[in-house]
Amino acid sequence: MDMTLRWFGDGYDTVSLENIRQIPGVTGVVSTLYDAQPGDLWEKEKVAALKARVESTGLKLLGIESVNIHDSIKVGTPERDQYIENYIKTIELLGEAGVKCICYNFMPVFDWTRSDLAKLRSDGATVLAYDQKEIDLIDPANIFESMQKKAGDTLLPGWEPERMAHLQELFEMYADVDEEKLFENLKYFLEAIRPACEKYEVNMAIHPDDPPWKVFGLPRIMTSRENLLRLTKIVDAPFNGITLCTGSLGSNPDNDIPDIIRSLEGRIHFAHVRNVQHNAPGDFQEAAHLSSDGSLDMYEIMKALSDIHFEGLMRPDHGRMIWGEKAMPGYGLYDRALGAAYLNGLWEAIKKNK
Ligand SMILES: O=C(O)[C@@H](O)[C@@H](O)[C@H](O)[C@H](O)CO
Ligand SMILES: [Fe+2]
Repeated sequence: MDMTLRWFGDGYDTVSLENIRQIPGVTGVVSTLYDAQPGDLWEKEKVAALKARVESTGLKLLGIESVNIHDSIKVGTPERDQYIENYIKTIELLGEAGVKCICYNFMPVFDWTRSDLAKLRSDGATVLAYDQKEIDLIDPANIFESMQKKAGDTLLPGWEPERMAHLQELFEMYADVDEEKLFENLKYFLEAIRPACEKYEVNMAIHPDDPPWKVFGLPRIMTSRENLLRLTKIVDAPFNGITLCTGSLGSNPDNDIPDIIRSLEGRIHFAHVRNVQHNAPGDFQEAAHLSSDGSLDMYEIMKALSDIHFEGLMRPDHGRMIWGEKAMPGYGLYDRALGAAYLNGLWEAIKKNK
């Protein structure tokens, strides 16, 4: 298992590679070309520059999070083939550069969604939070504005302003897309990229939907054990894998995370390990990684990953904002560093007591 941290790149991330390098047990980062738009063909030189920058600090570029998927591919419009062609070429140049894991998601229109990006806790820290009652009061046309206002001058992953400027059109694109259609389009995409992934040994790791249920009436499919298993079957090949995000799936208390992990042996290429606190149905908030700070049993989750001989990439996912840090919501240095150390501690104890 390689413990990593997500890094958004110079000029986008408030956290430096040099600081990440000093977190014990973190060997690399998962990063991205944060100015690339979904559907873009990535440039070889930019990938090489990113890799060189990361490696200049003694860290490794171990994965990309994310090469985002153009809405035409998710909706299944005729234009999708051009964007799939660009994706294939991007897979090839990443594979040639030695990057062997790509995280992506198939959520329509929005990436992860929250009603609050800085909910105050009794310990004075702030966290991301989601309350369906608040989301139901938001006009979807204004969700980007409200998210971005709370995010200050950081750019939220998956919420590209260029795309959000066409929100009405995006909603219209998905008007006839239901869960079945989304699965069909995902299968079409995976079949098309399979040769490149297998030739360049690049694993695809789809991220679950966050939260794992319909938002603003838009279908979501990466939501449960059943649907994740279905994903592994629609193109039944090892490259077609999963980013097992414990916080995304875990925000639905019906999802038994250790059981989901054990049902996906060999298909989890990337693990986002974070805790979440269930307040009520459809109402959750994020937490420190420590089990007792939230509702998930992080020991049982790490034990399940060890039991399936998980050897992929791992990262602490969203953390609290603590010690007065100012950073992209969920992506501060301090609480993710605490998370990485905690997860490595659990992993060491589990491995030594096998
Ligand atoms: O847990 C989460 O929601 C995050 O990890 C996402 O921002 C994730 O990185 C993206 O959806 C992946 O494409
Ligand atoms: Fe995640």
